[in-house]
Amino acid sequence: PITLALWCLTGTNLQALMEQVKKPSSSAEIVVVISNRPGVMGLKRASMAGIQTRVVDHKLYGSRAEFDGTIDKVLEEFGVELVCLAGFMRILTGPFVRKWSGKMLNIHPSLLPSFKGVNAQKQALQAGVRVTGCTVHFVAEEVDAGAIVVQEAVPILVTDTEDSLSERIREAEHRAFPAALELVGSGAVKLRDDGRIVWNQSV
Ligand SMILES: N[C@@H]1O[C@H](COP(=O)(O)O)[C@@H](O)[C@H]1O
Repeated sequence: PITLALWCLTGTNLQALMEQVKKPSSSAEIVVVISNRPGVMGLKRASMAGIQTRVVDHKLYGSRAEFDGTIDKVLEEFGVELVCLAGFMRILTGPFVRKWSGKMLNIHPSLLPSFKGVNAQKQALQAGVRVTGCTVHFVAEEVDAGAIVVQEAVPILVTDTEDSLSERIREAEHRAFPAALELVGSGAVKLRDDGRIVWNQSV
C-alpha cells in the first residue's frame, strides 16, 4: 500500500481517512500523523488508533526552510509516499513543494478557484453565492492553486451561519478526501510535470 502522512488540527478529515484506509479495498496505509501544534485533537485521534505522531512546532524554527527541512526528514524517516494536508495553515517553501510535487494533497473548504485563502466559508456567505463546497487538490507553490482532483458541491441555505455552513462542507470533505486519496493512491490520477492532471483510465 502507499504510505501516507497526514497533517492535522482537529482531525475530522484524519478520522475520515483513518476509516478509509481500514477498508480492504484501500490502496493506502497511514504511517505517521504530524502537526505543528502540540496537543491538537488530531494527534490524540492518531495515538488512540495506534498511529505514530510527530509535532514539528514552527515556533521553534528560525526560518520556513528550517521548518520544512525538519518536516522533510520526518517524511523520509517514515518512507512516506503521499502527504495529505487538512488544516495546515502555513505556506510551504518552493523547494519543499517542488520535491513533493504530485505527492502532496490539500483540502480546501470551497469550490476552487473561488474563495481562496482563509475563511473560505465566510467569503462564500458574504458573496451571496447559493452553492459552495470543498476541493481536494495537489499542492502547488501558489496557495490553493494546484491541480484539482476531487470537488463536492453543497448548497448554501438562507438560514446558514458560518458554523452551519462549515459543518455541511466538512461532511462533504469527509467523502471527498478519501475519494481523492484512492484516486491518487491507486495511480488512477497523476500530476504531470507541467502541473496538469493525468487520468489513467485503465486503473
Ligand atoms: N483546510 C481546512 O481545515 C479544516 C481541517 O479540519 P479537520 O480535518 O482538522 O477537522 C478543513 O475544513 C479544511 O478544509
